[in-house]
Amino acid sequence: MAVVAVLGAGSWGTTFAKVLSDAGSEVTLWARRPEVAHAVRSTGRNPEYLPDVQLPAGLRATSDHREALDGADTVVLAVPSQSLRSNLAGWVADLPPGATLLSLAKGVELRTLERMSEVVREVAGVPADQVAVLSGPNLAREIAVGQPTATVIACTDHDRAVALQQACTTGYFRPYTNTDVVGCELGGAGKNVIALACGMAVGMGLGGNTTATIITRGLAEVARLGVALGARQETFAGLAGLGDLVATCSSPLSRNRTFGELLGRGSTLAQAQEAAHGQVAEGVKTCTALRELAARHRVEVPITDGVHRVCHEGAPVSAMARELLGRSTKPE
Ligand SMILES: NC(=O)C1=CN([C@@H]2O[C@H](COP(=O)(O)OP(=O)(O)OC[C@H]3O[C@@H](n4cnc5c(N)ncnc54)[C@H](O)[C@@H]3O)[C@@H](O)[C@H]2O)C=CC1
Ligand SMILES: O=C(CO)COP(=O)(O)O
Repeated sequence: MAVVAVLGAGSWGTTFAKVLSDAGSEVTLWARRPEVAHAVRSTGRNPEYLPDVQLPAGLRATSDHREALDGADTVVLAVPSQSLRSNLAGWVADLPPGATLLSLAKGVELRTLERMSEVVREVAGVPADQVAVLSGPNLAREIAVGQPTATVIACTDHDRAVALQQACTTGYFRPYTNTDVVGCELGGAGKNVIALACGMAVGMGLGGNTTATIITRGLAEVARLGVALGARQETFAGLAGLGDLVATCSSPLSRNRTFGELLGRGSTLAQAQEAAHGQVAEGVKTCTALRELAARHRVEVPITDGVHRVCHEGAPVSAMARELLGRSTKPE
């Protein structure tokens, strides 16, 4: 049986802790705020993120990261991308030696332009084969109520990926393994940016043809950048690429799509941020990191560029649409 510490009790950390527990793993969930850990312990619910979901009786919760990490063979990192480095730096002295470090975050770090597995390797000082990532069409709320989905666990060490797969397979959650860590991470980070663009289109009142175009051309640009960074093209046709892109761009549950929709209806960035109630829309920062990464590798990412300009340069959404449609025509 896997002994797992899940560090981060937001929507996804709490839901994934439930999945692991339902799969028979021994799980301790760490929450930053003591009152959240206390509520999970005393009521079996996370009032902040999933108030109506009953968590498994065996799931433990604490606000002391040492208690969560004690004896763990697997450490799940479930905090937002831009805070992963600082959070992990606070935990690193207490990480059990040899434990697999699994990142759930979907983003690229600003300034360093590092993927999450790179941040984890650097901060924890562990080899690449000790670090895994999980990415796929995984809207937390649907999984929390037991709706079926699949995902990808990517690790350069296939045996570690298989151990993780066994630790979280349930009747409603089906993980596949993959060794293409770069592709899975780029798929997860990139789809949040494309979901912002889809949301903007929906907010402007545009229909299915437009969103299908954004999804398809969005996939093309994310895959183009991923391949330039060493990813395999096929990964982008899988769950961590197309799968997650379709789920996120189509679902009103997506925070990124919802954020984009507010911008498309004319809200300012600050208004959209306020409406998100502190929940993270990763694409807002990742668009800038991906755009810089693309420039460094001389890869064209026009949708990502447009999202960055709307979010951070004050460009109106209508100007972004005009610019994308005004680009020179070309073969597909
Ligand atoms: N919610 C979802 O459906 C899914 C989310 N993800 C990814 O998982 C990661 C975590 O997402 P969620 O759990 O949904 O986020 P969330 O916004 O619901 O929760 C974030 C958690 O991190 C904690 N945290 C620790 N340090 C923080 C800091 N400095 N700033 C902000 N929060 C901090 C918060 O207290 C909270 O427990 C993100 O990268 C997201 O893209 C991936 C798949 C599904
Ligand atoms: O990653 C997700 C689904 O796979 C969740 O997307 P949002 O962060 O946009 O809610």
